[in-house]
Amino acid sequence: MIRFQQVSKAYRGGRQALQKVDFHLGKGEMAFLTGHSGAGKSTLLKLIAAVERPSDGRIFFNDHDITRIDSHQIPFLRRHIGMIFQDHRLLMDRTVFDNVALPLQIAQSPAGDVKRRVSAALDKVGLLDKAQCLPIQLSGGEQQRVGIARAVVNKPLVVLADEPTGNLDADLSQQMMGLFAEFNRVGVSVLMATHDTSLLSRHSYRRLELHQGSLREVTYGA
Ligand SMILES: Nc1ncnc2c1ncn2[C@@H]1O[C@H](COP(=O)(O)OP(=O)(O)OP(=O)(O)O)[C@@H](O)[C@H]1O
Repeated sequence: MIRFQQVSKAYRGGRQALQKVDFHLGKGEMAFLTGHSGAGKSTLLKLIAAVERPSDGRIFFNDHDITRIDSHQIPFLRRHIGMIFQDHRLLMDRTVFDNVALPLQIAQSPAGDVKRRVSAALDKVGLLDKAQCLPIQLSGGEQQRVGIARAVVNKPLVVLADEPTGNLDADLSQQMMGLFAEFNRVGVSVLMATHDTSLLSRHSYRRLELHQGSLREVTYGA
């Protein structure tokens, strides 16, 4: 589903964020992406969604080479990706409902479908009663859950999550992990960047670890 071949990324004027990264995440596979602050986790996720471009190497998504994807093709790529950002990226002047509906509206889904799917996604993250609130009226953890609902509302092939449990307490983190596991059970690939050691110790998913831009696979029990 996602394949990196010798992928490097250097930001303009910045230091090397990723160095010769190789990995393959199969269809329906779930993995944690770990590493110290600044190790390159967000950069790796952004390269998959074509938010950033690699400096070197090749990236494949669903067998398509997206290394130098044309900008007009990016919306088609993103239709298959649910991205959960560290900073939520919600539209603060739109209701929770409208924020979650956004990917469906971009895909021009019929209004009846939008209502049904947004309600189902909000129900899953426990926020159905906040549908008409503005994000500012929600806590940080609730905003994060709106971001999760928005990422999964149009049934993507892949969920890319950047610290999705960062603002959640232990119980809610477990609940959200249960939700990701549920998506994964129905065939969605999930790649989740996290620092949350309690999640890592409780769940034995594959673990990819970045250290100063280089990737290694951590074997269970290591
Ligand atoms: N837009 C940018 N311009 C220049 N340098 C950047 C940019 N984004 C990230 N970097 C640099 O690239 C490196 C990797 O950053 P990245 O955000 O991918 O790390 P991270 O592992 O996600 O960190 P954190 O856990 O703190 O979010 C860092 O040295 C960072 O300063």
